[in-house]
Amino acid sequence: MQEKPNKTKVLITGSSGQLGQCLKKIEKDYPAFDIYFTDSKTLDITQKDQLNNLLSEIKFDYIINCAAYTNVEQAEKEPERAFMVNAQGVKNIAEICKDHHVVLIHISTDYVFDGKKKTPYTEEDIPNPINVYGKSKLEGEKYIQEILENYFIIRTSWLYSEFGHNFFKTIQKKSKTEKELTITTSETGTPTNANNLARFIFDLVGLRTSKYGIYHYGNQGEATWYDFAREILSVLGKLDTIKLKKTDNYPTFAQRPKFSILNNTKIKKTFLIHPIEWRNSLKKLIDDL
Ligand SMILES: NC(=O)C1=CN([C@@H]2O[C@H](COP(=O)(O)OP(=O)(O)OC[C@H]3O[C@@H](n4cnc5c(N)ncnc54)[C@H](OP(=O)(O)O)[C@@H]3O)[C@@H](O)[C@H]2O)C=CC1
Ligand SMILES: Cc1cn([C@H]2C[C@H](O)[C@@H](COP(=O)(O)OP(=O)(O)O[C@H]3O[C@@H](C)C(=O)[C@@H](O)[C@H]3O)O2)c(=O)[nH]c1=O
Repeated sequence: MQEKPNKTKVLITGSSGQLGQCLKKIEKDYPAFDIYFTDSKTLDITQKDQLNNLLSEIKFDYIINCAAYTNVEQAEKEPERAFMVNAQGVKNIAEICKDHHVVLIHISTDYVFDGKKKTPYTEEDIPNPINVYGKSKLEGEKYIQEILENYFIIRTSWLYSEFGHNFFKTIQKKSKTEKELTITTSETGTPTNANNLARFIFDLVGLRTSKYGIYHYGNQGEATWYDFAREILSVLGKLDTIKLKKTDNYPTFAQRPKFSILNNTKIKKTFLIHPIEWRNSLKKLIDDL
């Protein structure tokens, strides 16, 4: 790889996933960065020697870890794979960051919480995951906190975008083939546009700040998955043609937190940002499609 001197060198792992593609989309807006996009084929985070070889070759300033095992249902059936990527893989990255003095920006999830709270979760609340995916993500967070000082763990929720697999795309696809959709009202959270998160992450790199720690990032507001589906269909102009039914008993393998709204006061105050309301962000995404 050809290094460009005087630029902030950023390594992105898992970049063919949803968030990675959102970052790629806005790469051109950050000409001061020299960004290396890697994916599971070019850099497997579970293989520490691969990380070591790359970091020995190039002096990175930041690693943005977008690599993760994110299939919440499948994780219940193959927990070892989820832990291999979300815990062991993250441990590898943390150790490499320590050895090579690289700042780590890692993405975590609202699913580290058990959902028993009635008010939005702050960074001080104690995680207590109730599914394998959440447990594996929490173990990854813990490794980072044990190994590193210079890290950002950004917990976010219900990511969606035009890329990858996500609830927005599932509903969009189903709206083309189904006459009726049944959606759960049992879980409340905040749909977050991954494009908004991607911009925040690159802005954070640009700040070169040392205000390290755990932060909660999400769009503003709250919704059940039913509310989210209804809004998607409404903005797509499909509410008249599809029957939308509520359920409080949608069958799944994995348990999910009933309430997982993240309080984003800390990130707003620290970095003076104003995340937009989830409905407005969804509308903008669909308008721009
Ligand atoms: N999606 C969501 O709703 C939310 C996601 N998050 C977190 O945000 C982050 C980004 O999520 P998102 O982009 O949506 O997830 P995706 O599943 O879309 O992307 C994850 C990427 O990681 C890659 N990957 C898996 N295993 C490895 C490995 N061993 N080495 C390198 N790459 C690997 C996958 O590649 P391949 O497909 O080839 O295996 C995939 O491209 C994750 O940390 C996730 O936990 C947090 C809250 C909500
Ligand atoms: C497709 C579908 C899902 N559901 C339910 C199932 C589940 O309870 C809820 C959400 O469904 P999904 O499986 O699409 O979403 P899920 O994979 O649980 O999404 C989570 O992904 C991980 C990666 C995260 O980190 C979380 O923040 C969150 O975004 O909606 C319905 O009720 N009807 C439907 O038609």
